[in-house]
Amino acid sequence: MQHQQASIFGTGAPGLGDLSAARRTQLGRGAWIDVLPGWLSGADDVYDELAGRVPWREERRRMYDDVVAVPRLLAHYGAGEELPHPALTEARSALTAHYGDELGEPFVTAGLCHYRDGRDSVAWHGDRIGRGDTHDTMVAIVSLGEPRALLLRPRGGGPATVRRPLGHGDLIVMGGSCQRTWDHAIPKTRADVGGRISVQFRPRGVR
Ligand SMILES: O=C(O)CCC(=O)C(=O)O
Ligand SMILES: [Fe+2]
Repeated sequence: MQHQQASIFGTGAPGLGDLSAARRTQLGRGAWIDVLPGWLSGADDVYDELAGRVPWREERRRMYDDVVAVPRLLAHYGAGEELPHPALTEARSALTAHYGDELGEPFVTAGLCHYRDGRDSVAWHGDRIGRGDTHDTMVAIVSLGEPRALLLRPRGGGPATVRRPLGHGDLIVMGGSCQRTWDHAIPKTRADVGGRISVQFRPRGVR
């Protein structure tokens, strides 16, 4: 597998950087994002093991009278389930140690998405199935593999107002009211990109 950044910090044993180096941007409406490029180093093997070993499934979504495939592969690890790589367990602990006081609870679950190429994507949405619809919360995303852009815009439409390219090992945390007052998306790209895996850590009851 080849990553643009592999020669910089992809190889070697996985390691986590210092979360206090994350930079916060206030988006408005009580929403913020923290970004820390290259938080997880040595991520090449983590990517390969997740791509090969996670029981990926296609998401089926009913639309009108059809069941259509949502273009990406998914896996979900709920409370008490062992995560598929020890680096993810360490990442979750480090996130809870750093953000736990502000969040008021630990990060518990992990959702994994596999974007196989530039045609895979996720449409505009907020993580509002659970408490994120009514309460401030945090969703912390570790991005592995090929770079893809995460777009954000205030809920309710309009053009994207924030664009954050996420590369191999990068961290982004969406916090405050971000899930209920802003939407986010990973758009398709015509660029010739390979696979990307996104790992989203969330507190209990946030989906
Ligand atoms: O791929 C990503 O980093 C974002 C995924 C996402 O927003 C979601 O699954 O809710
Ligand atoms: Fe999301």
